[in-house]
Amino acid sequence: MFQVCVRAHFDAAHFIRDYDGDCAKLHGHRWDVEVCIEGSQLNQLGMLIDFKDVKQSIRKTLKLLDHSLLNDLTPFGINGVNPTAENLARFLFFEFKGDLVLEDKHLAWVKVYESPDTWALFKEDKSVRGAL
Ligand SMILES: Nc1nc2c(c(=O)[nH]1)N=C([C@H](O)[C@H](O)COP(=O)(O)OP(=O)(O)OP(=O)(O)O)CN2
Ligand SMILES: [Zn+2]
Repeated sequence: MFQVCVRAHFDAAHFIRDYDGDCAKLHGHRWDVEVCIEGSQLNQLGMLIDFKDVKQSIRKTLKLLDHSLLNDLTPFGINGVNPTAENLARFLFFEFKGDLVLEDKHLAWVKVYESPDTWALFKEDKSVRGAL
């Protein structure tokens, strides 16, 4: 089994609603995002998937978030979920999943770093993925 991963980033502001502390105040991060595709079949070039194709696909989505206030965007709006690293990782996972044509491989996980030392990872429950 291979995993092919790409890292990209965007800059955006956020605040955590109802948080007891400074994170409830408006502040910004450089959000690093890692995306991993998993599969076992390499193509004739010896690639699971071209890094270029993954980069192209994820940059499109990250561009929409770049220099935004995440709290203004769906699904992080006033009645939505808080823009935490966890919720961003889940949101990006399903955005990328809808955009990447993967055939005999699948999106394994998405990791979102709020800082070099703090990150959250989202991956789909295997039993759910198998049922789709
Ligand atoms: N599980 C999570 N915990 C926290 C999140 C999150 O998304 N998921 N987010 C925050 C805040 O956004 C905050 O910006 C980060 O907090 P913190 O790591 O405390 O940032 P500091 O730069 O202040 O870190 P120090 O090491 O204390 O300087 C909080 N928690
Ligand atoms: Zn923050």
